[in-house]
Amino acid sequence: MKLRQKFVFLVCISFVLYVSYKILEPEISGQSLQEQEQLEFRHLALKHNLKSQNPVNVENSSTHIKKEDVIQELIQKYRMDLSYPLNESPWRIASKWVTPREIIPESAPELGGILKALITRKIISADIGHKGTQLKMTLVLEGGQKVVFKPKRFERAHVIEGSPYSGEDRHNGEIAAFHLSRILELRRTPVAVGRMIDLNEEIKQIGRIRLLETFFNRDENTCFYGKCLYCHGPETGVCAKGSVLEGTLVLWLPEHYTLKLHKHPWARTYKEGKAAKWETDEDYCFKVTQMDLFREGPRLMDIIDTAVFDFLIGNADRHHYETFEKYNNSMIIMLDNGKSFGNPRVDEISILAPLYQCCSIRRKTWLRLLVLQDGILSEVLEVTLTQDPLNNIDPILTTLHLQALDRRLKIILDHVQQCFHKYGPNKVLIQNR
Ligand SMILES: Nc1ncnc2c1ncn2[C@@H]1O[C@H](COP(=O)(O)OP(=O)(O)OP(=O)(O)O)[C@@H](O)[C@H]1O
Ligand SMILES: [Mn+2]
Repeated sequence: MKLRQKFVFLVCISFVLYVSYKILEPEISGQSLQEQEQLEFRHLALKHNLKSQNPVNVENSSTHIKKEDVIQELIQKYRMDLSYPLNESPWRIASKWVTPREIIPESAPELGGILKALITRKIISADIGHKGTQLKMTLVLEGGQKVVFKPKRFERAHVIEGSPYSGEDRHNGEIAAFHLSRILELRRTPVAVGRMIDLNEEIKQIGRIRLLETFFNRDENTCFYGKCLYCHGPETGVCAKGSVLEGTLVLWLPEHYTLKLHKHPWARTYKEGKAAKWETDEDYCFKVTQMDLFREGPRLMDIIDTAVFDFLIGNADRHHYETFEKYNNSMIIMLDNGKSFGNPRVDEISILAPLYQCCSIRRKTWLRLLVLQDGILSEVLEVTLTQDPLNNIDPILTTLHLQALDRRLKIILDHVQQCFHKYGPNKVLIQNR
């Protein structure tokens, strides 16, 4: 070929390649998106078609996705296979999962196998609970794994009245909170699963004396009152049915991640008639953002994520929070969710104060909430919870609590929307903190 012909030939080939690339471009760039982002894109498209609360700048809205398909996709994603085979110790796997920013990874098929180990492994030692105000036990399971056992204190339909932080811990709340944190893609909550424990068969032989000293019987049932700030003897104890006690096991975090306790800037005073600074100061969030800990880095956005999470579950008791001591960028560990799902009829709006006072939220969190609106959240969570062993005895959450989640989700989105009106989405949605 002559040089000129070669040149024309090359130009033609380049043109064809360019045109093909342009045609295929959406697919190609779509493929390079993370699986998570793809899902988000598709769900945004779904929302757009449903014409409900419209996210800003929706792209790809030509895709038609049915709400039912999204639900099925999410149910599939969060499904746990309890017979999933593990090729090393369940405790090793779970320990290796933990990073300064998450407790379990997005894709964790081994979770089913780990839950299975939690509910079947022999209890090799039992002691009073570690710190805190609530009755619990610290157990060690075969293979050396420490877990917290939070006993059942209420029937599922029991409604806690009174102050937003009233009542003893709800063991089922810990389970629901763990799965909710996965569905929100926050994953900062330790693994939790329901287990029935035979106090006579599984605890009495191996328990520490200081725990067993608190055991007693009431009407043929085995009971114990443990040691904690609010543990005052048999009147504050809990009783098994016969000797079998229902409760939640919470997997202990790896010991090499030492915890650091911080006072929560939006803590309550816990004194009736005495308001905290954040309750009266219009400019409170601005003042928080001037503090070293919150000026930069992820901490303030973590506080807001946690507020979203706590508002959904109805936990008004996060007076302190814990982080991993050795890491500046540590997540806020969403630990201790026992004070949740107390009253399905009350939406305790003050829990959301960090969000509406700062008028900001992580873009990623907000996108997730959009995906889950219009009843998707409750449906996905309800099905996910059926895989917990306790759900066979009694659904982990009553319908009223599931409905409350959808209602509260909408309230959160309404608040974000109000912030958009005030400051514009670009100021409100935070991308890189
Ligand atoms: N899964 C866990 N991994 C590591 N440490 C934990 C775990 N669960 C609890 N702890 C530690 O034990 C402390 C007490 O646990 P928790 O907060 O659940 O008890 P509580 O009685 O509800 O406490 P409070 O009355 O302060 O709310 C926590 O602050 C934390 O330091
Ligand atoms: Mn607590």
